[in-house]
Amino acid sequence: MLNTYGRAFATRVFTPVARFLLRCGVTPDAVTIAGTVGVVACGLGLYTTGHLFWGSLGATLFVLSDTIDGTMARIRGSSGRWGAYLDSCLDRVADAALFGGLVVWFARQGASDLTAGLALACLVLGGIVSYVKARAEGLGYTANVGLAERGERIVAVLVGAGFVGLGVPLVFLQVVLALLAVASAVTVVQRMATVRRQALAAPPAGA
Ligand SMILES: CCCCCCCC/C=C\CCCCCCCC(=O)OC[C@H](COP(=O)(O)O[C@@H]1[C@H](O)[C@H](OP(=O)(O)O)[C@@H](O)[C@H](O)[C@H]1O)OC(=O)CCCCCCC/C=C\CCCCCCCC
Ligand SMILES: Nc1ccn([C@@H]2O[C@H](COP(=O)(O)O)[C@@H](O)[C@H]2O)c(=O)n1
Ligand SMILES: [Mg+2]
Ligand SMILES: [Mg+2]
Repeated sequence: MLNTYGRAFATRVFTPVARFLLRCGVTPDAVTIAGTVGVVACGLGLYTTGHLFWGSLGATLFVLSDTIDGTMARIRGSSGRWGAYLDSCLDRVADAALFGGLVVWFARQGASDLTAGLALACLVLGGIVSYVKARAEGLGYTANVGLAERGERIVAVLVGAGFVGLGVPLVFLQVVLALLAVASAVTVVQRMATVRRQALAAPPAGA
């Protein structure tokens, strides 16, 4: 849903920023890499030490760069397979740092095995959500569907952790993570069902 509606909005909002960065000589790849480094620093530096509000705030700013790099590439006409590959691979690194950061914090000083377990479930299921799409695309199918695509997963973890960092009871984050884990599992099934329909209708030549 965010991928459909949020992306158009984000493109409108961030096009001036993208144009400015291009005028300064910054490349889309540099933005992709810098954004990922920023998100990883927030996940591994702030979430793991229990600074959930600042981690969410910082990661929000850096994760938005993920909509800027593609906009920059499209403006300068350099969108390509390398950029798509770099963007998708580094998305997985950023996702792992955010959910992994929560796992580490709650398994240790945050002292909540339930929250750590839920964050771990979201980490693992989110990875499977991405894999089932990547594998489908590798076989020539599409799987751009699902309740919990990346945008939804990122907003859920940033809002859930951010509000708990502000003093909202921990149960809020637990409910958010539990719902996200279920939505991620549903997304895996939705994507696999989509691919199955395509495979049965028209198997790619040579498959
Ligand atoms: C303190 C609060 C500050 C809040 C500031 C908010 C400012 C908001 C301004 C604008 C809003 C912009 C909305 C952004 C909408 C995002 C659009 C979107 O979903 O884009 C999709 C994009 C993923 O696309 P990619 O093509 O780059 O990547 C693909 C993806 O990796 C696929 O993954 P899969 O689904 O399979 O798992 C891969 O399969 C595919 O290969 C790959 O190409 O997602 C993003 O770019 C992520 C951006 C997330 C946007 C976060 C917006 C944050 C807004 C609010 C958060 C509020 C946090 C509050 C914290 C503090 C609370 C006290
Ligand atoms: N360094 C980059 C990053 C992205 N791209 C292109 O943008 C597409 C992704 O768009 P987003 O709005 O989701 O960032 C990606 O598929 C590439 O075509 C790029 O060229 N270089
Ligand atoms: Mg991007
Ligand atoms: Mg991305």
